[in-house]
Amino acid sequence: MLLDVHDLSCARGGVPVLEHVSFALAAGEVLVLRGPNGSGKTTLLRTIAGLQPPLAGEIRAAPGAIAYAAHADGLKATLTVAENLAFWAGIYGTGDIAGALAAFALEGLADRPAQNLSAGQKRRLGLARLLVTGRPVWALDEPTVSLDAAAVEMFAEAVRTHVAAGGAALIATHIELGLAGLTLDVGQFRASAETRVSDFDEAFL
Ligand SMILES: Nc1ncnc2c1ncn2[C@@H]1O[C@H](COP(=O)(O)OP(=O)(O)OP(=O)(O)O)[C@@H](O)[C@H]1O
Repeated sequence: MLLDVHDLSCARGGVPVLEHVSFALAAGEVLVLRGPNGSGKTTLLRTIAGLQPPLAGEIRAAPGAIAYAAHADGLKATLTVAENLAFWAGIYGTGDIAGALAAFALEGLADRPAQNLSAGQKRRLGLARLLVTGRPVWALDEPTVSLDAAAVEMFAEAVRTHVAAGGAALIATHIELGLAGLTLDVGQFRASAETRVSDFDEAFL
């Protein structure tokens, strides 16, 4: 298993959101997280990504296995598209950015500062960053926001290529991505208590 989540409970703002979540993700698998607004998909992904501690339960994954892409693209505004990817490739110790540029049709934008990209182009660059992490488990929160139909398909193809190469993906989304895989509705894990149980301060995460 690349990721094994066992009896996990997690909170947001100290208030329990989900409890007793268990699932596993093996190489080659895609798991789509579903659930209405506010049901806890982001909270679950943040906990799995290590941005906040679980209330209970276990998350088993190899150290450095998970690449997390949040709502924000996390781009360096004054660096160009190519410089952004090279920066992250350097952080993660991978080399080649050409494959990432090609996967999201960014070659023609390689020399443009990230701050001058459109919203969808920024999102494509944020997703291209996943390819230079070299990490096997992608944990993605609403990855297709701002993407047009062609870019959604680019993204889906990048996920297919990633899992075909032995990776795995956990994706919170409200849209149909056309990916073969399983679906997990987080609504079934809604926490029974809604009173504050933790003082963990997530303000700066
Ligand atoms: N910073 C925060 N502090 C306190 N509560 C929060 C915070 N962020 C989110 N929440 C609450 O936590 C609950 C779960 O939110 P979460 O973002 O995990 O849901 P979601 O399923 O990802 O929703 P969406 O589909 O709208 O993205 C919601 O009730 C939300 O209002």
